Amino acid sequence: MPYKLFEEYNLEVTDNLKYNFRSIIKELGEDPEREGIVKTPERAAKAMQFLTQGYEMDAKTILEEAMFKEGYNEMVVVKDIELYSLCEHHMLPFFGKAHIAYIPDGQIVGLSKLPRVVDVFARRLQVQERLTHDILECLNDTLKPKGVAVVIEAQHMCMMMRGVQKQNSSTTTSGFRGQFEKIETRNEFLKLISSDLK
Ligand SMILES: Nc1nc2c(ncn2[C@@H]2O[C@H](COP(=O)(O)OP(=O)(O)OP(=O)(O)O)[C@@H](O)[C@H]2O)c(=O)[nH]1
Ligand SMILES: [Zn+2]
Repeated sequence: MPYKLFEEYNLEVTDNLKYNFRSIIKELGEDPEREGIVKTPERAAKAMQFLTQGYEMDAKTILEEAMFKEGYNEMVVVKDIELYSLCEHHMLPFFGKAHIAYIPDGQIVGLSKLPRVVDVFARRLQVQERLTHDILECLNDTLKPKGVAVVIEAQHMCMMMRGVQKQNSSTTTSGFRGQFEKIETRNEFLKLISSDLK
């Protein structure tokens, strides 16, 4: 099951989070007993567990469940994978797109598993750089391809809603292994995804 069902929320964690969210709501100057808010601590507790469920998932296993022997040895690109993560400094969302490519070395992976791996690492407290690196290293170590590339373009709510309050800046991070360290291969990948990069 890729996402937790209602029944799967850990009761003890939900209760602890509920208690703490109630205090937060009160400290912020709201009445936690107000009709519209009385269930908010529980809703927030579940929302935060959903958004951080990646800690309990194993990306390597997800990939290994759908790896197939195949002689195809050209570049495979999956682009425009939407992602939602939480910045570890402010616990505010950052969101954007991931573009992934790999060059198989005897085995391919089910395409849907690439976005699943993105979610496993995105659904935690993260920085964009480590998110990029986590995805890259997981694919490299598990699939053992001839090369792998990850580009992430994201916007950070902590830079939009507060702090410097810049609405139009976006951050691009990238990582390359194996054949993508060669400039021609890297350029071919960047060209294939370029319509999505500003
Ligand atoms: N490198 C990196 N920085 C991030 C990411 N998400 C948020 N940040 C930054 O983390 C930094 C934390 O800096 P601090 O000075 O400790 O926090 P702050 O006073 O709230 O900073 P401001 O956002 O500038 O108000 C900020 O510059 C954020 O923009 C990320 O994914 N990668
Ligand atoms: Zn932040």
